[in-house]
Amino acid sequence: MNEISVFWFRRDLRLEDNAGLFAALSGPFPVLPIFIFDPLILDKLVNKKDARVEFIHDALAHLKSEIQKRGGDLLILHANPLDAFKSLAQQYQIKQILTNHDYENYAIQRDSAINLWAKNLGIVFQSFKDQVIFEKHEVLSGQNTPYTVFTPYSRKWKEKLANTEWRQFESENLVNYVQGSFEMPTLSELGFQTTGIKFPSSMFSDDLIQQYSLKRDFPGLDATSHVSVHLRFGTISIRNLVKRALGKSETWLNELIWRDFYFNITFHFPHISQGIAFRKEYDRMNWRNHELEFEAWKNGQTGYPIVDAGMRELNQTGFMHNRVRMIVASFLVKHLLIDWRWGEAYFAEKLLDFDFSANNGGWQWAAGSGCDAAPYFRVFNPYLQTQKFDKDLIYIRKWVPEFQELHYPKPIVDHEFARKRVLAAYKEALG
Ligand SMILES: Cc1cc2nc3c(=O)[nH]c(=O)nc-3n(C[C@H](O)[C@H](O)[C@H](O)COP(=O)(O)OP(=O)(O)OC[C@H]3O[C@@H](n4cnc5c(N)ncnc54)[C@H](O)[C@@H]3O)c2cc1C
Repeated sequence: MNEISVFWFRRDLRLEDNAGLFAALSGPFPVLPIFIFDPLILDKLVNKKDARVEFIHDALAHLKSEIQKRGGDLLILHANPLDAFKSLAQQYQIKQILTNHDYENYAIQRDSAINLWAKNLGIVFQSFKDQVIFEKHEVLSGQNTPYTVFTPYSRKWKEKLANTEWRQFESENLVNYVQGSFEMPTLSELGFQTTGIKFPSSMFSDDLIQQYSLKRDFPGLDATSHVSVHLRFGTISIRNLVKRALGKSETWLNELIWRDFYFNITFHFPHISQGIAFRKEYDRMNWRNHELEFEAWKNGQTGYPIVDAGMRELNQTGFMHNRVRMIVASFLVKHLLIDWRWGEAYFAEKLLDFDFSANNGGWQWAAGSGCDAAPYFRVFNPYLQTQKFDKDLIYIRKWVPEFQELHYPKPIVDHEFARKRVLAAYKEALG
């Protein structure tokens, strides 16, 4: 049996500027690139028309053809990852398994089980930083503790960046692949169907970055990058995006830093991955959790046009503008007094760019229970938000064309009544 390295693709589905792939292809052994569809993750997806699975499938088809052009092939498996490695070890003499870091709870446990199995067989298991600019212990406070507030974190992040030498990983130019030819499972063999959702392109102009701070809050303008799904699955490199941001837009750079910040919070505060609020005292809240009102919110039928527009955009495209994400999240938690975890779970089911860290961060920001959150007493007024950010009703008209007609629902709750009710509930919970 020939000695090989395995490179395991996960949230980094690209050949360009891929840290772990570069290390694998620069090593002494030919590289077998693999991707594993994990039934533990896929089986949890109740709706078999899931755009994320389709996006991954498309990205893998592209990756496969790029690797074929370089003399190798991508092996795509559908199995429990540890079992997949056990079976590969019977076909190849694996010397190394290389991959990029994944910071989520399940991934950390999965990787440590594979690492242990590999160690027992004398196989090196090594993983690399690729998904973020700075990770784990790289940006810490003066007391060596993780930051829990964004502004000082971002200041330190920028200082560190200024003192860091950029590394470009030219992984796309290396061709040290194992020769082979593998069948690719179809979407239906994986148990899924196409959705018809159109995926956003990863291309956007420098002009958009330059105009970002002026236009980003207006959902009626197409003025944000829509790059989130590509960052989620690594079809674009975060290092290349940060390079593009530098000198063009401090505001857009900050958004990319928020992403690193939330990854760090997930890593350092594992209780948030167990459904516990970052600030645990907020778990004393007495939520109303009214099922029918939750249904109305999900379906974009609350009678608040800006909220309904956001939910309909989400349901139809898998995307929602950031300003509107903040409005609908605040509305669910504060106007309807529904547990933020219900909203978090619904977003997790629907968002094309769903990412545990950013999603949990966004929901806890809205609920006031997060690390650097909106104060609990700040209750967005959906009408004022509309006046400020969709004054000409471009966004609302697009998603809720019937909003001025008689059959459009009356507001599910009165704004002023809801505001007083939620303030009283927070006061009671927080003492
Ligand atoms: C309740 C709520 C839930 C959210 N859930 C997610 C999620 O599951 N996945 C996700 O990627 N983002 C999430 N966000 C953050 C943000 O809304 C999206 O990243 C953004 O709307 C994606 O659009 P864009 O690519 O055009 O972003 P742009 O505005 O062009 O920003 C560029 C990139 O910066 C990052 N970014 C921007 N804002 C944030 C933020 N607040 N937190 C972390 N990263 C950010 C994203 O990777 C984004 O693609 C959530 C926000 C809220 C309020």
